[in-house]
Amino acid sequence: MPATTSATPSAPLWPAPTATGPVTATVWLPGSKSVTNRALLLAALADGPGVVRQALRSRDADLMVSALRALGATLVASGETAAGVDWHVTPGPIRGGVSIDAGLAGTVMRFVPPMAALADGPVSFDGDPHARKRPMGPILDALRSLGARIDNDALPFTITGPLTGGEVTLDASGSSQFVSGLLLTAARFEKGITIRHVGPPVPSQPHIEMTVEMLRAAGVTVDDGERDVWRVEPGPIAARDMTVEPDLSNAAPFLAAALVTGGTVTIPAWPVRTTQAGDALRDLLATMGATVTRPAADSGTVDLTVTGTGEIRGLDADLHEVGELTPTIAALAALATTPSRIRGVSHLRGHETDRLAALATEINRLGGDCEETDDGLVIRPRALHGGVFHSYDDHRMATAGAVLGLRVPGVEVENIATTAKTLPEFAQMWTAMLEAQ
Ligand SMILES: O=C(O)C1=C[C@@H](OP(=O)(O)O)[C@@H](O)[C@H](O)C1
Ligand SMILES: C=C(OP(=O)(O)O)C(=O)O
Repeated sequence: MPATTSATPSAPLWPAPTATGPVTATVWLPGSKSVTNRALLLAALADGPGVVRQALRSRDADLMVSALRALGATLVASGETAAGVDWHVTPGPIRGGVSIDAGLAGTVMRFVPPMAALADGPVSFDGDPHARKRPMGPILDALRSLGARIDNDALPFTITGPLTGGEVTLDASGSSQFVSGLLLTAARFEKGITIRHVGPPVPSQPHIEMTVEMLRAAGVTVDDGERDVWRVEPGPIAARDMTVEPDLSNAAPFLAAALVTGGTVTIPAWPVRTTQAGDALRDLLATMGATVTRPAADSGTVDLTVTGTGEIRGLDADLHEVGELTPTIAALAALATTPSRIRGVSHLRGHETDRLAALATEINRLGGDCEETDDGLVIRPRALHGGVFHSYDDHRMATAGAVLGLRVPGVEVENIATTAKTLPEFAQMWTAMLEAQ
């Protein structure tokens, strides 16, 4: 399927800086989008006031904050720094008769509706034009089968509860967020929930593990012992004081810069144990020719350092579990000396844009050789030239363009500001990384 042109064709072009030598930089990353938005939602559903520390400040996180406030929670910010913000969250009775803007945030459009089904009146959802195309059917059908009334199969829709919970069967092969969304609120359903997935494998299992781990940390009983079945017992969600990990998926373009330039990039505060998909970068970047080091530790956080040689090896990788890393890995593959095959990511067609179509179109526009397959991409070495790299309002497309621009002079990334979805400071951080050369 050809990529549609960007929704913001008149967006400004950002001349992607070309590296003049190997980068040597330490890059502190703000909090994880996935952890922040789960933590905020759980805090708003909890049995008392809680704190979410070093939360990400970004468009997706701000949309979650607005949604939770609309539904009746009180969120007060303190201690805002570049590292994030501390949110003091006081739950309230869940209020209906409100409208929620999901923007383009999967975590808002899939995580908030189950909570909204507990409201005392109807709750309407809408989002960006492309958000209306993102898959929602399985989670909306699941909520219907649990008792909610919903007037559409995608955004925009209005959901009217109440629902009492129970058993539900759904096909979550299109997005792990269908499962996570139901799990996050489930303890507040009178009967809890039993979810059975039937269909091709669910992608992004680490994100489901993140949901389960955060629920258990809040005292919720979750049984995930049987493959593709999750049972959440009804009960309170404990209020917590917790700290958000740095966003390891947003580490991807910065670590990629070490490979592209033959330099060294260190990310401090890398959690030794984590459910974040970005942790897979350690193996993926090593496969592509980097040396990846971190001090030995059993727990806590360490400095993760990636050093490249300037030569990038292609890879054959199934990214089904870590699909959100695909744009960066594809950009690296387009600069590699050997061919690459990326498999297992057909669900990326339902992300911020159809990422497989968008990556193939934009890499080829710069002279590359990238072919879409049913479930991924084949990328062969070919010299690239400058040109406009469209971002399709997709933060990870924009950062993939920046990675290519490190080596290819004359790359202009359209709408770099779209990185505000998860990393508003991206352009400044990128420049600072290069200035540290
Ligand atoms: O639950 C989450 O926080 C996420 C789950 C994944 O979604 P999919 O399973 O739809 O890929 C991931 O790609 C997305 O960036 C964040
Ligand atoms: C797929 C992504 O986001 P979302 O949470 O909107 O699904 C992503 O960040 O790569």
